[in-house]
Amino acid sequence: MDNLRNSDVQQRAQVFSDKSSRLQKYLGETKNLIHSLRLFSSSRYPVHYPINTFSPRLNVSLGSSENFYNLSTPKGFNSPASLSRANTFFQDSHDSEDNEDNTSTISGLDSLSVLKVDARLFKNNNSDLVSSLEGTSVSRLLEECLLNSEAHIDKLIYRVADNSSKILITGDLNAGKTTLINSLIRKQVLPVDQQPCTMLFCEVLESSKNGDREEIHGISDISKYNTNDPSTYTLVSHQDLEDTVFENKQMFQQLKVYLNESNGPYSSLLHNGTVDISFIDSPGLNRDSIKTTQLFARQEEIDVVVFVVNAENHFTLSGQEFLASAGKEKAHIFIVVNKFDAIRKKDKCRSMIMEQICELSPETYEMSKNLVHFISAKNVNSKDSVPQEFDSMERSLRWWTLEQRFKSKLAPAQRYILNVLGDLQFIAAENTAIALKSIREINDALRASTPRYERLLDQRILATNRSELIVDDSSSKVQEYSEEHLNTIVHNLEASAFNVNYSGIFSVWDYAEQVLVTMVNHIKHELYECVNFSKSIVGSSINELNKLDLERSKLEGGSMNDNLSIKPLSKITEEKDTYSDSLEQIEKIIGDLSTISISVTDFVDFNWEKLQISGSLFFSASSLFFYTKFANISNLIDFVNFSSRLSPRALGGSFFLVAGALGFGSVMYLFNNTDATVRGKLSKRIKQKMIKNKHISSNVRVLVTSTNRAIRPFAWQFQTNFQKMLEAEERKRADHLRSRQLSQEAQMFFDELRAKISTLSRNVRSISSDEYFK
Ligand SMILES: Nc1nc2c(ncn2[C@@H]2O[C@H](COP(=O)(O)OP(=O)(O)OP(=O)(O)O)[C@@H](O)[C@H]2O)c(=O)[nH]1
Repeated sequence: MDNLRNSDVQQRAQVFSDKSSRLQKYLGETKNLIHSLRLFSSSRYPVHYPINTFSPRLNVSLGSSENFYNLSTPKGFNSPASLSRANTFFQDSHDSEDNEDNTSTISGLDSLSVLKVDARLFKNNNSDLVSSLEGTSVSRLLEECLLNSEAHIDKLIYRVADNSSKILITGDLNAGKTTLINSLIRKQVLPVDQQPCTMLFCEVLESSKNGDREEIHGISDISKYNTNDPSTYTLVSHQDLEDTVFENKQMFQQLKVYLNESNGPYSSLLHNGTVDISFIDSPGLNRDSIKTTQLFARQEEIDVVVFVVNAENHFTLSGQEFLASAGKEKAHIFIVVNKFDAIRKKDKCRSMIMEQICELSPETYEMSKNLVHFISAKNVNSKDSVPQEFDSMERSLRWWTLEQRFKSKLAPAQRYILNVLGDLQFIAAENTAIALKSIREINDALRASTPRYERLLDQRILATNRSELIVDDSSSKVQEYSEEHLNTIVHNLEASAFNVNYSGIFSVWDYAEQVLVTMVNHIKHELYECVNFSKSIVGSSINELNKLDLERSKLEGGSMNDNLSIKPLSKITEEKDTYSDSLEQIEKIIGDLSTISISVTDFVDFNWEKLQISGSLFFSASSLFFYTKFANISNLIDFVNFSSRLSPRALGGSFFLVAGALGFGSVMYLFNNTDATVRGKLSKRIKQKMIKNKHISSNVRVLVTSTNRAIRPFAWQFQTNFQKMLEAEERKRADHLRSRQLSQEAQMFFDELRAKISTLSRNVRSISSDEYFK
């Protein structure tokens, strides 16, 4: 390393630049993976967070190509636990990839190194708090973790992409720190004095960081400093620089000196084409300044600490104290032993100082060839050839800065990615296992429920048919009964009035009225009888449906709950006005029959035979009377004489008598059986009206409709109950299918994620496998 040439340093700078670009790319890819997982968790599948409480079976056989979940593992995929050791990425990569025999037990949360949700929540896995957290709530915590990780990666990308490096120059009072910086930039920029003078931290940077303006900014609050906001700094002129540095009356926290050296003859470390370096001059160490300087050195931005020792004084107490504490932070310190020109016994001085370094910072001592330089910082400028010791120190410092940039910028980023990827791999494997378990369980549940579902389907058809049959049967029974019954009644209507008392021809009108009322009432009664029959049929049909529903309820099993609105048929109340149409219809029929009025013809039976007999009697009577009164009686007498010996007078009287008897007989014969005639006539007229106005058929129709209406709600409720039961089963199956699809989607997602993580992990790990960074 003694022979570090400029070309070596340039080559390494190039390697660094390549690695930096690759790392930025991998950081981006890691962020994308995290983002996709977060999105998947929030929108599709709440990602399971591996905590023992939620995952009691988290014992994974490591290293083998299959774990105990019997998952097929993508080639090159590291089992979760091997990845959980990703934070040891500085180990030989074989250690984590090829260790087939390694077996261990993972304890969820402990296996994660970066993506840890608030550990206090899970400290006691059996705590009420953990058990009260829903799986989704834990997923939300994880999503928050992932979001934080994405934000952190953004910062890392910014940091890796940041091409600047800060070198803090510190050391004892008057050791030559300022002189060293001036020599490194080959310009007398900062004031030098024989007396201890530097009162504040002065950073020397390229003017490109300040819009190419060569300015000096006095900064009172460094946390608010912004080169684009003049209110955050005070411009200090070059003339006032010395006073400001020596006295700092304005109590600045820091000075920033922007320098344009691109036009100069020499390209210093400030402007080296690869890394933008800035130097920070600090006040000499003493009791007052040591704490401030220690804090300053600890800052993330400080990549390299250069400790300047005065060769004439060796290490002071303050210097020793600083070196001891800085050594703990940075391990290696770049040490410049200055003013070596003033030393006569150089070897003795060198060995004494080396002894002190060995004691104060063993790591630095081990690399002393590159990290410890004995030089003279005075009188180095671009015009003269640079002394060999100074040149060697300068090249070492350039190399060391690059090394430290890797350690301070790339390595933490790389370590972070590997840790995150390890965690992601662990989470992905856990979730794959859970998804597969879920798929298996759902398949089992579906398989187990299929026969019952199919049976229910069949039974639903049978049961629906059965219930429809009950409704149809009831209607048919009511229809048949009513039709037959009413027709019989109408045809035998006459008999219904047999009991009406007939008091003779002179009260025949009253009789007819009685008969009419009796018959109409009889019909009314029988119509109501049909309604009652319908009601009895409805009752028995509902009983049958009830029985069917009871049988159905036995099939409910455990699948039912109150939300299904299954209603036992016993809870259905019959509608009160179910028969209102029928009753209305009856009243209508009775009303219509009541319009029948009695007429004379109702008392006479005008049948042909009767009319013939009555007519011949009447004709005989009339003829006899007519001949007796107006025709030639002698002829008649002659005729009668031929057969009788009666005197004409007596004969004439007899003829009158006979004619009268015949006439009376014919009338009597005509009005003979009037009660029967009335009954017959009226029953006939009622029957005719019933037929003409289709009272029987319309009444039957309305009654059947009423019957149907009375039973139908029960049949429907029964069918609905069955349907609901089936739907509950179908919903359960649909839920299963949905969950299975989601689990399958999750399995595919996590499989893919694991494969991507494996590839990315290999790529990220390969960055540190280059010889240069070993
Ligand atoms: N002989 C010799 N003198 C040097 C060398 N470097 C610096 N000096 C002198 O040492 C004195 C102090 O130098 P500075 O650079 O101001 O030292 P400093 O460490 O910055 O001082 P403070 O910031 O005040 O602690 C000056 O007079 C320098 O000329 C060197 O290599 N050889």
